[in-house]
Amino acid sequence: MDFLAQVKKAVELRLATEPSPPARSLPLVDFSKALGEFGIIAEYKRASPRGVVRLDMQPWAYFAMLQPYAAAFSVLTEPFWFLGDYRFIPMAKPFKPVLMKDFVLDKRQIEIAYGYGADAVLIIYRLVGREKAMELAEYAQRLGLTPVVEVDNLQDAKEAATWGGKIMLGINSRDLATLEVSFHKAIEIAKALRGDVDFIIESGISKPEEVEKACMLYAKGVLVGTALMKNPALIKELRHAAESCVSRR
Ligand SMILES: O=P(O)(O)OC[C@@H](O)[C@@H](O)c1c[nH]c2ccccc12
Repeated sequence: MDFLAQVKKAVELRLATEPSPPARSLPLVDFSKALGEFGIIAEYKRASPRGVVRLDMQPWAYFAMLQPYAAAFSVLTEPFWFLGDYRFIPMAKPFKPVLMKDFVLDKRQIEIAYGYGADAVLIIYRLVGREKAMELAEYAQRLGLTPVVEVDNLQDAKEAATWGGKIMLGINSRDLATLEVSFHKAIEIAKALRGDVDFIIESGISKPEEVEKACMLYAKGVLVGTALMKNPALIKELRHAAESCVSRR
């Protein structure tokens, strides 16, 4: 079984035993607006299918350290490969708006994102296909959440760009089947999209030059996980690159 097929199975098992989500008590904010002209989304990511990223980084320490520089947080809630937890959402929320990152197959997961206090939810086009991705994105919007529709190829990006509404595209540099990263490919997709739809660029980002490139192509932001988990102080350089680009473009 490949990675995505295994993840699907694991989600089904989780859903079969998941209690109903808590009633939402946290305020809901417009995730896209929170990114401003260009924002850095810092991801709390303890592990990935490649192995442990970092376990000795407490969530509160991470959120508190990055708060002055990040526009928003992304938290992984998938427990088996990413060591995620839904409770990271309310932990991050007092600091910044929150994107819930998981492998969403079912509306119930969007209700969970909503209940725990997320402002945006990831929907992976390649995981669920066009019809389901549209349906989930629509449902998220109905609850007031921003759907971040993740794509990793030009064809899916162009298709999702026509959906309208308040969706945001997440152009993933990482191919989810092979886990290979190509920032160049993400940039090519971004160039082809320019102006049509709000988008962010995700995965494998660690350098100010990459942030600057994304910003110059009018991305709404970048999402950075591993590099910030390993070295949270890096966000100062990334933020500096973003600010100088915004002032010049
Ligand atoms: O750690 P990185 O290379 O900065 O990547 C972050 C993020 O893009 C990555 O965690 C991610 C992108 N799409 C996903 C889908 C599910 C889980 C995780 C992801």
